Amino acid sequence: MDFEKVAKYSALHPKPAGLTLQYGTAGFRSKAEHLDHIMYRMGLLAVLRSKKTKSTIGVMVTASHNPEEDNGVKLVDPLGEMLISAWEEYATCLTNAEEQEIQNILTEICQKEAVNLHQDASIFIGRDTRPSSEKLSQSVIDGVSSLGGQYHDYGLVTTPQLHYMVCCQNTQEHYGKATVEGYYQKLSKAFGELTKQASSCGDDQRSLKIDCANGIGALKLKEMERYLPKKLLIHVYNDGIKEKLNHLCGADFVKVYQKPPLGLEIKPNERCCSFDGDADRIVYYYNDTAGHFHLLDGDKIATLISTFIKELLTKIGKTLEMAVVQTAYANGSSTRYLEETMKVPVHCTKTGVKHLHHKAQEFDIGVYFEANGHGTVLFSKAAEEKIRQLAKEEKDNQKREAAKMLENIIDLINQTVGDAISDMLVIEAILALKGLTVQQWDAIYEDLPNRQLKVKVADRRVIDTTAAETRAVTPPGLQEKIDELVKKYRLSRAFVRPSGTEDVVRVYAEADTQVSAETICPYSSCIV
Ligand SMILES: CC(=O)N[C@H]1[C@@H](OP(=O)(O)O)O[C@H](CO)[C@@H](O)[C@@H]1O
Ligand SMILES: [Mg+2]
Repeated sequence: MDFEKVAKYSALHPKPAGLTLQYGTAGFRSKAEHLDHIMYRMGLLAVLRSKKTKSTIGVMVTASHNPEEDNGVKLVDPLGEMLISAWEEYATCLTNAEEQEIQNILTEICQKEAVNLHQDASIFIGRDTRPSSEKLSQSVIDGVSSLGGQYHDYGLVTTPQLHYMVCCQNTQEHYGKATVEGYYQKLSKAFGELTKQASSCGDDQRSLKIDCANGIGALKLKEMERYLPKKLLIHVYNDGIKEKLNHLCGADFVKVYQKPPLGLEIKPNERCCSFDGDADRIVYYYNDTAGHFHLLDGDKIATLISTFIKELLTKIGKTLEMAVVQTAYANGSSTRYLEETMKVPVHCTKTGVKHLHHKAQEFDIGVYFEANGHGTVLFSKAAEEKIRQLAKEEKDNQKREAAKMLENIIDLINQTVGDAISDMLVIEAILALKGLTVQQWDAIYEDLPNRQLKVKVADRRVIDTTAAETRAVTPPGLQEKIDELVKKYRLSRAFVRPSGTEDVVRVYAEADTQVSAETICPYSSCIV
């Protein structure tokens, strides 16, 4: 390691005194002006991770749905997954170190992980549209270069595009071409094939209004449009030309406030969706003729996709084990519907995509979605091979066609991570094939009324949880109080947990009526 170079460059990316940050649910996030040294150091760490795994590693500069003034960074592991937890700790340690300690920490990581320093390192870098992102990604490049790593700067890309390209590169392009164009081509082809059998429908049914949160999703959708078959008429809103990123719009805003975004006029029954700031989340919605807003969140998406896949599995007559993975934020109605009506096993993990992703990997087909709209479908290698073989060789026409549809779903879904563009295309294809309107999709089950709150407390770490974050173990007495309160309402459930991305405690409650859910929710926050 050329420590002289590292020391020289570290001094150009100084750490603000007294600042400590943690690699949280989605990497580091903070005000953009606090992040320069972190970007540099994540460049260094990415080089070590690349040498350790002998693979290309991704570095994405984004703070997703956070305000425009914030920024963040996360590392992408070889198959496009989130960074493994042991290295999250190294990331935290390296980030919080004083400048003169950097050399020791890097050496320690190399020793612990038996990193071969002679191994080449390759890093893929991407960034979102925040004004601060370009300079910050330059700092990542400084980090990579000062440890002698090679890099490819993809510039402006969605988070899932970067994950996708890392996976393509490390599978010798078995997963696809490691370019943005390759991504458009693969997805558009699969979408075209999949929707071939959909009966043609009127412009109303083909139209989709998309709120892009004034972020990267707008740019990338516009680029992709020319690859997509004309069966889908997309209309992009909140494209970032006039308004601020995530301001009163985007998937997070729509989900949390349960209302439409600014900048998008909705006519009754029009199908609309919102991406978040880095286009890895999506939620759908519409206004009914009475003007009532209806949200179709990650739970409704998981239900739609798993219903469709289950029907195809029945048609091909093969026993492939499918499960749905959710978090505690999943609406109780969705879990009940999946388990009791659809007879699909449901598993609950802690919040954060990496937890859901790992659980979903245990099944032949694992559908995972956070209620906020982040999710995807994972197919095991064996399941994928079986499906592709049936699609090619099966003699029975109906079975072969069903296998082909599954094969196209495999190619259309971004298996590396939740992807708003890819999820949108999967949903649009399913709606077209099943001839479902957004209202019919919504009517599959009725959400239990719910409320989510953020509460500022002096130290959110006083709350520790268990049972996939559904129960608080500390501070003493808190869970008992919640239990007592929840008992008073029908179909009710509530929990509190410290956020992994913001300095707040999150409170969630659901019950048989909105009034009950809202009564529990502020009350629970008083207990906190
Ligand atoms: C309730 C909620 O929506 N939590 C979000 C949020 O995590 P918190 O740890 O709750 O702050 O950001 C994560 C990263 O984007 C996302 O994975 C997660 O679902
Ligand atoms: Mg995001």
